[in-house]
Amino acid sequence: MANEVALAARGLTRELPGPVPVTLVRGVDLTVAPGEFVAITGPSGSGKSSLLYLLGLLDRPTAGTVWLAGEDTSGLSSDQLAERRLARIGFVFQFHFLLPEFSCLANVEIPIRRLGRLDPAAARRRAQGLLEALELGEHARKLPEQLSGGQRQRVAIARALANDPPLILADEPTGNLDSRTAALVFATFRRLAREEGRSVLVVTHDTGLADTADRRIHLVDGRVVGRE
Ligand SMILES: Nc1ncnc2c1ncn2[C@@H]1O[C@H](COP(=O)(O)OP(=O)(O)OP(=O)(O)O)[C@@H](O)[C@H]1O
Repeated sequence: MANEVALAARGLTRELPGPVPVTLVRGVDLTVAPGEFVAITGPSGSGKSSLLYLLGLLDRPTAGTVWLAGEDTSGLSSDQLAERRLARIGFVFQFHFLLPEFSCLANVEIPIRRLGRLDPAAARRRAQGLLEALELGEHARKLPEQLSGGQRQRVAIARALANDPPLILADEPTGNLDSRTAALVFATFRRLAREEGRSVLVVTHDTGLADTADRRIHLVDGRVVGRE
């Protein structure tokens, strides 16, 4: 698969075994180019989060394949998947999952240090620069609890960008935010796609926000039933 495809899935399926097997995701085909901003919509329980977890290599499909930057991920070990996630994918969740006892700066710096490509001083400079780009420079030394919900979510976005990932996956990132702040967070994602060429996939219930994406994928019962 060519490298200009950032992310692709074919026949992606996730079944949960058990006395009554449950199919979370059914035969999803998907191709996302660099710089594309895609919204994933669908009713509650339609499999949006499950699909995002498969695409983010946080869960393995029971059938089908995910290619990340042209690489078939099906044969990778758990350690290899973890390495791909750390280096190539930025995650943003509804709850920010910032480490409460660390400053915002440290929260962004930690994944940079984990990847180990930059020395400590350069890692700190990069973390500070990411916070400044999201207009959070003056809050770098604060604890997450000292920030508003929208600011915390922007710190989480800065953290997702720590290792300069070509792919950003966000699961209901605006679920806890008021509509104005939610629109700002979506504007940030749009900028990351348009200006920085990253591929951004965002799960959202908010159809108004979803309409601001380049494309929309609609799921019902784990299947793609609509694309725009
Ligand atoms: N580990 C699990 N065991 C049993 N059922 C599960 C499990 N994980 C998810 N499900 C069920 O699978 C379906 C899909 O869940 P998923 O969270 O992917 O949907 P969603 O579209 O993201 O929902 P929401 O919008 O409410 O977050 C739901 O019916 C959910 O209850």
